[in-house]
Amino acid sequence: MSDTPDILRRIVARKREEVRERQERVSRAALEAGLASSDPVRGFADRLAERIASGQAAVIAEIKRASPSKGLLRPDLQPAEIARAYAGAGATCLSVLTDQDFFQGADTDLAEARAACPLPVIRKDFIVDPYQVVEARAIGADCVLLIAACLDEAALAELTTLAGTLGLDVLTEVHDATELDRALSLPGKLIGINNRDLRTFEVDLQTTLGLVDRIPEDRLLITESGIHSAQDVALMRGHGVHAFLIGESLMRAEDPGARLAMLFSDE
Ligand SMILES: O=P(O)(O)OC[C@@H](O)[C@@H](O)c1c[nH]c2ccccc12
Repeated sequence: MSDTPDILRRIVARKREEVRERQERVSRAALEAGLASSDPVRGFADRLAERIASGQAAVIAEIKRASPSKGLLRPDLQPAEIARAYAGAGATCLSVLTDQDFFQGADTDLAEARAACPLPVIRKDFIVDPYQVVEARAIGADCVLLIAACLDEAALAELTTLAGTLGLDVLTEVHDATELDRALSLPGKLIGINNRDLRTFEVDLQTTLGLVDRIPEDRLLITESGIHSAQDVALMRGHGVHAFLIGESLMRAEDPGARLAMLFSDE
């Protein structure tokens, strides 16, 4: 898109190439044919909503080896081991980065993490093509991330509908009021406000606090990125934000499960 500069634009351009390469290896029809035998989806949005209804904070704990902004976070990452640690520490859902070129993730990371625990899993990637939504279901995802900054209105609507047809939940990620309005015109229940600007990688928790009042009652808001302390959690909870997507501060910790428990020890 014309107003998508810098890093996000590079990632999306590469992603379109990657999708072409993947489609040459495995067609969409072949992926679809395999779906009949896949594991039933785990209700990603439902689990978050249940957790919050019980008065507790809900955490989507992220598995990522590296990021373009922070470099290597955890080069020797074992997805199954981390998934078990997160589940044991009370995470409600998992997020697994599957992008290879910028985050050193893999589809197998998602499959291994999901097989190791009972938690629902979101495929964290840059989805720009319907092929990737079908592929998400094929590798075992329960939810997909759709980033408003890299999708126009028609594409966002098309991918949301396709995900629904496949039984997948959608987390629509926004960073400003314009993107939020676009997200709210679609039926997806989960709205993520990314505190990180994907164009510059700057992080500011005020991004969530500035938009929280615009979220209708029937949507579930998730604050994403830059949550590093129990104070950050308390700040969000104080403003009525009860769901958190957390990656870096867990991935950098020697014991990610213990770190997760510590962030929410005031609960
Ligand atoms: O590592 P952090 O700052 O806790 O952030 C996690 C998550 O929000 C971040 O990884 C993320 C949010 N949206 C994305 C889109 C693509 C890649 C990564 C992301």
